[in-house]
Amino acid sequence: MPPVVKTFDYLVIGGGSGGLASARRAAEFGVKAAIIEESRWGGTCVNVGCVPKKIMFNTAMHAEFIHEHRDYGFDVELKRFDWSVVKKSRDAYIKRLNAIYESNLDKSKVERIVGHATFTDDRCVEVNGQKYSAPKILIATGGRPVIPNIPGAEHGISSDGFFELDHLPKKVVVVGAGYIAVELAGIFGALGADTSILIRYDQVLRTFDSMISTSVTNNLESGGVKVKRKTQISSVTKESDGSLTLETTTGQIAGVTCLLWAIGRVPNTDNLGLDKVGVELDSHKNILVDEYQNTKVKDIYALGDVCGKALLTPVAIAAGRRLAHRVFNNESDLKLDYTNIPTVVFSHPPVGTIGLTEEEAVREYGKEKIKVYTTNFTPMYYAVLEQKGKCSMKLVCAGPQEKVVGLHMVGQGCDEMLQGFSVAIKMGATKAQFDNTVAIHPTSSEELVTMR
Ligand SMILES: Cc1cc2nc3c(=O)[nH]c(=O)nc-3n(C[C@H](O)[C@H](O)[C@H](O)COP(=O)(O)OP(=O)(O)OC[C@H]3O[C@@H](n4cnc5c(N)ncnc54)[C@H](O)[C@@H]3O)c2cc1C
Ligand SMILES: NC(=O)C1=CN([C@@H]2O[C@H](COP(=O)(O)OP(=O)(O)OC[C@H]3O[C@@H](n4cnc5c(N)ncnc54)[C@H](OP(=O)(O)O)[C@@H]3O)[C@@H](O)[C@H]2O)C=CC1
Ligand SMILES: N[C@@H](CCC(=O)N[C@@H](CSSC[C@H](NC(=O)CC[C@H](N)C(=O)O)C(=O)NCC(=O)O)C(=O)NCC(=O)O)C(=O)O
Repeated sequence: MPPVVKTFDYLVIGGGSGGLASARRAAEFGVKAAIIEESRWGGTCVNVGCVPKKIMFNTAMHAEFIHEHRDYGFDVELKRFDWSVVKKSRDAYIKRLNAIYESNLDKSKVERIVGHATFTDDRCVEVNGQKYSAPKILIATGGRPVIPNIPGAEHGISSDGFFELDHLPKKVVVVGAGYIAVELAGIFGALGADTSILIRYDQVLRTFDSMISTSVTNNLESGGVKVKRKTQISSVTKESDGSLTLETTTGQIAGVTCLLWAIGRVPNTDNLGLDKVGVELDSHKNILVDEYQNTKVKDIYALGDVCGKALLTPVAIAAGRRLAHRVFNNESDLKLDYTNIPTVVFSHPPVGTIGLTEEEAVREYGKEKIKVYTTNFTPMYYAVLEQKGKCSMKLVCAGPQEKVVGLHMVGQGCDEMLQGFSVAIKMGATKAQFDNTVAIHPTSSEELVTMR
């Protein structure tokens, strides 16, 4: 007969990036930890996020390179692309990762509990009728995609459904203007689907530096994706042939074979029994935490997407590990600094960005204290190609020292370029220190240390 309540030192709800990282780091400190997961180990990133997305981004990159082979002298023609080939190997890779995550937990001696967790009135957590308790509890339940409340919306899929597709759809409409819409529209477009992206305003990625929003919107169009501006869907009808007809504010779109909603995500804070323990939410149902990931309830913590701030895997991991150090290793001041978080949008070509946009810097420091350096060039990769690509970069510098407070770039290779520069910016580097670094030639990144 199982004990009435099974006890641990640390109980983690959610086996995604943040929960896994925190539980395993806590176990390194000799803590008896358990982690509860209702779905697949690894969470959003591994199963329906970064990992399968990056594989599809790489797939799309192959398509682009094939088109460019001819100008480099290779007699190669893209005859056929079989989506199901990469889907099969992608799924197999993710299954392997799920198993690796399970065995990593076992090796770390973190107990795995499978099922849906809810808090009970007596500050326990119940899973499949069994109660668990711990003096310290972490909520890392992540989020899920939003589907709008309009007639016929259920005929569309979300990013989760994207990863279930077993073939490349012919005519795709992606709705949204953020990371996911841009990335998935870019993948569909590069792989040859007739792709449209429907946006509410004039540009995608509106919260990014204006140079980025302008370039990415233009790049989508020059890559063959139709950007339908100021357009919102009012209803969706499924026709007898299975295709969808969309009524929009700028006209009807018929014959759609895949409608994908990418209009944001909501936190998984329902059905958790948070009201039973008094954990408070903000108006968007994100868990309210302080800078140390403390909720309003003592010894109950929350981090990652469920808190609604910087929805990125490395952020969840870093917050989870720091929390484990603080709570279980007496590093009482350790917390994640949420400023200067580098981020990449895997558009075609990709975006790399860190720090303040030009607009934010002007607001924060005043226009007269800001100096902006920009460059726009044709990377050497395109020298012999008929169809040229561009790379744009911007350094936003503040004060008399010209401290680099923002770096924004879009172009081939910018995804891999950012991490190193983000170390310099995190350390407070100035423009003079950038310039004092000898360039690497011929690379796109050398432009960042030679801007005038
Ligand atoms: C399409 C897509 C692409 C992305 N690409 C990137 C990228 O390239 N780079 C990047 O940094 N980030 C990316 N992200 C974001 C990244 O996936 C998330 O920021 C990250 O996974 C958040 O980690 P988390 O631990 O907070 O939550 P999650 O990884 O979502 O984990 C939460 C886990 O909790 C479980 N759970 C929820 N409720 C309960 C419950 N009551 N009981 C038990 N278990 C529960 C869920 O099943 C889930 O496994 C992407 C996201 C998406 C959707
Ligand atoms: N490469 C990476 O690191 C990735 C990270 N992620 C993370 O996941 C998060 C969630 O991604 P995503 O779902 O794209 O969310 P985002 O919040 O990034 O973007 C959603 C966008 O959709 C638009 N939108 C909102 N409501 C509607 C509506 N009703 N109709 C039409 N458009 C609407 C808004 O843009 P507007 O106001 O301009 O209309 C909004 O900014 C990201 O913010 C990011 O943190 C996700 C994918 C990749
Ligand atoms: N940077 C490499 C990453 C390779 C990588 O990390 N692969 C992972 C799968 S991807 S992804 C899953 C994602 N990992 C990461 O984000 C990488 C974490 C970085 N190395 C770190 O330690 O911080 C995550 O959610 N992590 C939570 C956690 O690990 O606690 C893997 O093979 N893991 C097997 C293993 O670990 O044995 C790349 O992009 O190729």
